[in-house]
This record gives sequence, structure tokens and C-alpha cells, in this order.
Amino acid sequence: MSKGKKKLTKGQLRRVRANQSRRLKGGDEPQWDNDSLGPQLTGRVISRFGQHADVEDDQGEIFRCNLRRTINSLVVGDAVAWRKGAEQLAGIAGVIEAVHPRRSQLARPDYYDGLKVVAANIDQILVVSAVVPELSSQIIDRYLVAAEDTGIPPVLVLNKVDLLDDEGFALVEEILEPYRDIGYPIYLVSSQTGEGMAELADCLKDKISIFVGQSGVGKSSMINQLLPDAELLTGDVSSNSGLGQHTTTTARLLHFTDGGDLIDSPGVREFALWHLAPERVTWGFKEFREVLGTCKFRDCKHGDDPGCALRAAVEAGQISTQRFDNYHRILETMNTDKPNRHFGNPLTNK
Ligand SMILES: Nc1nc2c(ncn2[C@@H]2O[C@H](COP(=O)(O)OP(=O)(O)OP(=O)(O)O)[C@@H](O)[C@H]2O)c(=O)[nH]1
Ligand SMILES: [Zn+2]
Repeated sequence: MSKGKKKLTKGQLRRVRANQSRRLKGGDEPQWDNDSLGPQLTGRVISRFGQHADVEDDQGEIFRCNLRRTINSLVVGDAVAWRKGAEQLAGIAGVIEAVHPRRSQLARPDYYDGLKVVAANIDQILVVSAVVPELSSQIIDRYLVAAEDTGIPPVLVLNKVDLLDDEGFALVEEILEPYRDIGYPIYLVSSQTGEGMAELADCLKDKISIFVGQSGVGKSSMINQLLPDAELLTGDVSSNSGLGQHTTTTARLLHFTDGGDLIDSPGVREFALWHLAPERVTWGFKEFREVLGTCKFRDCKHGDDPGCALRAAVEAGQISTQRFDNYHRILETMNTDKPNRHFGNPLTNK
């Protein structure tokens, strides 16, 4: 403000403030009066950016919408009630009025918001690993714990099986056996030769899935095969709308060729267990649950503690040694990673 400027009266100040807050909340966006809005419709948010969201209606048509100010959280995957405007206003086709209750949600740590929800109504998390560069049960367990924490069922996918000979297959089966035993579905695939991909497509049908896994395991190769239009993944819907380049960093919902949907975004892919308390990690090993609470000491660390029921179960062959060892290694690395635990990914150290 320049020095010579006259002070505003109280009324002027109030109006300026009201305008400012309206602007912050997207109040400068075009609004329809009730008469020019159609009947309430159902739809699904396939992309969210700033004060807008792209809503897909039941016929598969996409409409860019404003949000009613009463909506305080809206993410990709949300089921919404919305109305179409009589005509488009500045590229906006309608307004989202309400968000239906979510059956699941995925959050990631955020510098400003603590945990930030990034996607909703996900039915399954595909934990992708690969023969190359490395098949690590510890990395699988990290993702499984993170998935268990969300309550969204995980599915294991092992890619690049084209690189395995018979001996390799036997080794892989050995590593995967503990997961079969505790009931996780497992798909062995090659996105290169197509082996196992039809079965995987079947598992994706009628569900909203996300793919997680370390860089290089072949998520993109796999997704590109399963999607009708690979460029959609990095495509920028906003380029012709004048609304800026928001979509490359935001999560998006896309449709698989054989049915089912994918939610994809860099943020979602990086999802991991930065933020979990040690007890939650223990709980994330789902076969431990029936034994937990039966150790001799309530604060049992399940190490060398006397009367540890978990260790006894491992010794009795009820719980896999591989899983038990991974559990301890994960806790150790979480302890040493503490300073950046909330803002870095322990899987990639980024
Ligand atoms: N042999 C073989 N190689 C594969 C297969 N699937 C993917 N690859 C190769 O693995 C490498 C990594 O594949 P991407 O699809 O980029 O892996 P990604 O998981 O998407 O990696 P990020 O994009 O870094 O997250 C590429 O060189 C692919 O060609 C497969 O089934 N068999
Ligand atoms: Zn114990």
C-alpha cells in the first residue's frame, strides 16, 4: 500500500475482507442462481485441482465443476451429488453440492496439513514388485503394513516373470509362500510378454485400484497395457481450459480396458509407512493379530523378551520367520529414520 493512500472506512474494510475471503474460497468463480441449475445428479470425481473438479456422470461424460463452499474435502474417487448449469460459465459446467460418505480413503503426510487425504473409495491396493532389479520381501512387507493401515485390501503382483527360469520360479515361490499362507492374493505377470495379464485384468474388474511399488518394477508398463489410451496417464486435461497445468501432479481416475478403474498420481504411488507408530506396524502384520496381547509382558517388544507369544508362534512354525525378521528390520529402520520419517520415503530415501 502506498503511503499517501487514504485509510479505508470500517465498512470499506469489511467489504475488502469479504471479497478477499470469497476469492480464497473460489468465490470469484461464476455461480449459477438456483433457477439455472438442473436436477441433482450423481457422479464421480476423476480429478481435483484448486477450486475445481472434473466429475464423470453415470454415462461417462466429464464435466468441470465448481464446489459449493460447504464442501471442505473433495478428492479423486469421491462420489458426489452435483447439478449441471443451464450453460457453461467460463468453462465450468456445473456445481458439486455434496460428497457421499467414503468407504475408504488414502492419506499421505503433508508438510502443512499433517495427513492429507489424496484419494477416496479405493477397493484394493496393488503392491507391485519385480524379479529385477530385486525381489525383496522386506519391501513387500513395508507396503503391506501401509496398506493394512488404510484398511484397503492389498493384492500382490510380481512383474517381469519372463526373466525367470525354473530355478528362479522355485525361488520366487519360496519367497511368496508366506503371503499365500496368510491369504493375500498373488499375481505373477509379465507386462512385456503379457503372461498373467488377463488374470490381472480380471482382478481389476469393477473395482477402483491403485498401484504402488518401487521405481522400476514396471507399474507404468503394466498400466499402459491395461489402459485404452496410455497418454491419458500424463495427459493434461486442463491445457485447453485456461485453468493451468494442475493435472500433472494431481491424482486422476482412469478406466481400464476390461473394466475397473485406476487412481494414479505420483503422490499416491509414493504412499508408504512414514507416519505409523510402532504398534501400528505390528498390527499391520495381519497374522500377528491373533497372538498379540498374549505375550507375558504387556510392553513385550517381541524380541528376546521372556514369554513372548509371537516368538513362540514363529518357533512353532505358525508364523513365518521371513515375516517376523522383516518386522524387526522395519521397526529398526523406522527408529533410525526418525528425523525425516514424516516427510521422506524410507523406501527410496527421497
Ligand atoms: N523383462 C521385463 N521388463 C519389464 C517388464 N515390465 C517392465 N519392464 C521394464 O522395466 C523397466 C521399468 O519399467 P517402468 O514401467 O518404467 O517401471 P515403473 O514401476 O513405472 O517405474 P517408475 O515410473 O520409476 O515408477 C523398463 O525398462 C521396462 O521396459 C516385464 O514384464 N519384463
Ligand atoms: Zn511378544
